[in-house]
Amino acid sequence: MSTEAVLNARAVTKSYPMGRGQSVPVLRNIDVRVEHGEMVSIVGPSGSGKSTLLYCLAGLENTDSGEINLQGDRVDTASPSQLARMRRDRVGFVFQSYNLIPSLSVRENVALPARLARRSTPDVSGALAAVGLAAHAGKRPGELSGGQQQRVAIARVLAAEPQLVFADEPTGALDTTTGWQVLDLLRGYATDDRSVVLVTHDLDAAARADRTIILRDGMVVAELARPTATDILAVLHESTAA
Ligand SMILES: Nc1ncnc2c1ncn2[C@@H]1O[C@H](COP(=O)(O)OP(=O)(O)OP(=O)(O)O)[C@@H](O)[C@H]1O
Repeated sequence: MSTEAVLNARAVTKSYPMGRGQSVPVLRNIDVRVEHGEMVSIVGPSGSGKSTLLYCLAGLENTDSGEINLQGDRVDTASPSQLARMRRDRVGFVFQSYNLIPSLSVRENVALPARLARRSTPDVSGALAAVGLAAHAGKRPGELSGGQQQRVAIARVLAAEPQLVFADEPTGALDTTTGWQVLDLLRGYATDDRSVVLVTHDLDAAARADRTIILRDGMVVAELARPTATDILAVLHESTAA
C-alpha cells in the first residue's frame, strides 16, 4: 500500500462573487488529508462551507488558490478531460439527490460507472445483493423509495470500487433506520485502499468516521480523532461561543 495520502489538500481558498466586483470568502486556507482506508467526516453550521469544500476536493468546483492532490495528481489545476478521467476512474459520489438515471434500470445504473471506467466485470449482482436490492434489479429508480434509491447509489459505488467516495448528506432525506443502513455501507466501504469523505449535519453520522473536521465560517476550527457525537457538539458550541 502506498504511504501517500489518497487526498491531500493544502491552503484551499474559494470565494463567490457578490456583485459590484466584490466577493465573499467561503473557504479560507483549508487543509484536508484523507488516508487510505479512512473515513473522514466534515461537519459545521449551515453555510460554513462543507458542501463547497467537498465539491472543490472532488474537482466539481474551482478553487481560488491552494493545492488539491488526489494520489499525487493535481485536481485543482487539472484540465476538464483529466478531471473527467480522475472522477471516472478513482472517485465515487453519493449525494442527497441520488443522481440516478431515470430511464435506466437499477442494474444498468449500478453497472454504468464501472463500465465507463472499463472495469472488466463489475459485480453488479453482488453489489445489489450487498445493499439488499437484488430483487429490484430490473426496476427503474422511480419505482423505488428514497432509501432504496440511495442504496442503489451505494451499490453503484460498490460495483465501480473507486478509491475515494464523496458523500454529501447521503442520509439527509432518509428515515433513521434507512439512514443508518446507508452509513453502515459507507463505513464498511472505508477499508484497506478505499476511503470515504462524508459531509453531514448529523453528528451521530459524523461520529461514525475515523476523523471529523469541524468547519466554521469557511475555516477548520478543529479536527477530532474518533470523536463521539457529544465531543463534536461540544466543539461546535465552543466555536460558536468564541
Ligand atoms: N454558487 C454559489 N454562489 C454564491 N454563493 C454560494 C454558492 N454556493 C454556496 N454559496 C455560499 O457559500 C457559503 C457556503 O455554502 P455551502 O453550501 O458550502 O455551506 P454548507 O456548510 O454546506 O451549508 P449547508 O449545511 O446549509 O448545506 C454559503 O454562504 C453559501 O450561501
